[in-house]
Amino acid sequence: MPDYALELSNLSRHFHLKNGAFKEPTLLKAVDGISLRIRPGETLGLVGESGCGKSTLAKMILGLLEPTDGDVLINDKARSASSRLSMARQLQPIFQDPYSSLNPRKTIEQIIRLPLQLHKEGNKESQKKAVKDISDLVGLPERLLKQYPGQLSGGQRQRVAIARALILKPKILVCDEPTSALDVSVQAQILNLLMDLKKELGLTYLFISHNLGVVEHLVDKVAVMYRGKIVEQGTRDEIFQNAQHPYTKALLSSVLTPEPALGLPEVLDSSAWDSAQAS
Ligand SMILES: Nc1ncnc2c1ncn2[C@@H]1O[C@H](COP(=O)(O)OP(=O)(O)OP(=O)(O)O)[C@@H](O)[C@H]1O
Repeated sequence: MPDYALELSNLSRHFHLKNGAFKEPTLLKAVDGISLRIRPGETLGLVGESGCGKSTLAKMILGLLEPTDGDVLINDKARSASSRLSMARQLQPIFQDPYSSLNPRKTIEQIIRLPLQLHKEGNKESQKKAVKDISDLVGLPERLLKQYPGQLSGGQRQRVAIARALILKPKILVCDEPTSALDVSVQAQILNLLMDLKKELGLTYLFISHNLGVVEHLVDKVAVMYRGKIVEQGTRDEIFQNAQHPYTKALLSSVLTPEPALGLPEVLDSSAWDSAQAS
């Protein structure tokens, strides 16, 4: 077993923002020298307000964005040293918005099956059986497999996204705000499902959220991100019962408001991930 399922070493991503034709571009340090380690089977919650750089970090882990500096190691190996296909078997994402992350013109069965086709795994019959098995595991009734995403509820769509992420049997999931687009009652069901799957399949999670309350019952450890840096990290108890950094304390008491100066972040969705795997 590797020492670390996921390791980020001094990871940075800077953007040069143009300020009109005659001014020098400004440098935005969206992610600035982040180091994190997650052991196999652990859940790390990465928490920070909107615009602090969480999705930029997730994109670098997934290989959708090149770091300006630093390394991403998956199962102790540099991700740049492995092919995209072999990486996709070890690590998969679950994205924020199940409304936009599923192709509306494909049936649920086609959507869940796609990674097996991209990876040329098995024949049509074995792929269909794998889709049925994983659908059972995530609580998707078989009758939904012939339907289209538009015919499903938000919670059902997120179960589809989870099934698609798990079909290649990866051990690491990067969950980027996986419940924030769902109704509160459905959020709890999906969080419970993720925790059940973790136990059953021995998964490792990086769980990204702007909401400390969401991660409280899920995580073993927490890293708090502010303006591209980790300002505090520790076990769940250390962070929730004895936070040291003023920003963590402020997050815990929910007194922060979004910072308009940081601009509008992009929503991370699955289309770039699907095409990256296919390339
Ligand atoms: N391609 C890009 N070009 C320029 N700036 C970018 C780019 N992508 C992100 N940024 C900026 O980097 C900062 C961090 O954005 P990011 O999307 O990572 O934040 P976030 O913490 O994920 O926010 P949210 O929780 O709202 O999704 C923001 O100021 C954003 O505007």
